[in-house]
Amino acid sequence: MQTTLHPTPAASSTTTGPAVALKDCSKIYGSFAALRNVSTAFNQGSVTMLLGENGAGKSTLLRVIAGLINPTRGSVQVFGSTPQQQRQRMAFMSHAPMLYDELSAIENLQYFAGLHRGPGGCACVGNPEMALRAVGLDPFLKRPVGQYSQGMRQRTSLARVLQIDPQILLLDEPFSNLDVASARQMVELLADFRTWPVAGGGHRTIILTTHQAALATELADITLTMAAGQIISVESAVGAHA
Ligand SMILES: Nc1ncnc2c1ncn2[C@@H]1O[C@H](COP(=O)(O)OP(=O)(O)OP(=O)(O)O)[C@@H](O)[C@H]1O
Repeated sequence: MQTTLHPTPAASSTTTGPAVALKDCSKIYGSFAALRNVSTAFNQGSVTMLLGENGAGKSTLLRVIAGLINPTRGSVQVFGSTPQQQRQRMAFMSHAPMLYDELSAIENLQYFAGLHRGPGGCACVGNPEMALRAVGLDPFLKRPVGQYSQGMRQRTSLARVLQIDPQILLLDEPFSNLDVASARQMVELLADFRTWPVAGGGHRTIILTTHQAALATELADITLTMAAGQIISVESAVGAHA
């Protein structure tokens, strides 16, 4: 499926260099280092899988990239500027569903689209109907999402972030609580998403955390493994095109 959610091209979205670069990044809570001197880069157009045991620092790394938390030391750059300056081009899908159970899928998307505003205060809204169709859901389903299956809820969450047409998609455990068939469907949706053209040029970058590495191996170009707040291994998939 080839689609784009934005009708008009964004101004000069093509940038050279990596999509995301971290230099000596640490995140300290009290006396505990959740991230320790992490330096790495994520190429534009790449799909990276972050692996590691509970508490390894995967979510912290994603949240630092998303600009939801600031590193205690070191720097993070997104397209050469701060994550906050590039927030419009990024979407973060947390493992918590972040949906209002009593609203329908389209009402949820419309509500969150209203919250996603650019630095100038303009609503940066794609197309909620198209986003729901892209994840295989009927946009006119009236049922509240509280009555959806877990797989449908996860797809609604994905549509919620896809509707803003992100160039960088950050996903924290997108396969958790999904059965094998639903997880495979999620992988296919993400594989499809990375092929969507970007308004103004460029490629889509995906960084995801998971404990189910086998599910995402076909999708991922790079596998980063973390332990105790550090990246302990980097592996490229055979035939990676990043
Ligand atoms: N706000 C916080 N305050 C204190 N400690 C925190 C905070 N956020 C994270 N941590 C700690 O930092 C460490 C890394 O947490 P993080 O959530 O990044 O790990 P993770 O690899 O994503 O784990 P999981 O696979 O369980 O989600 C953990 O020990 C966690 O308790």
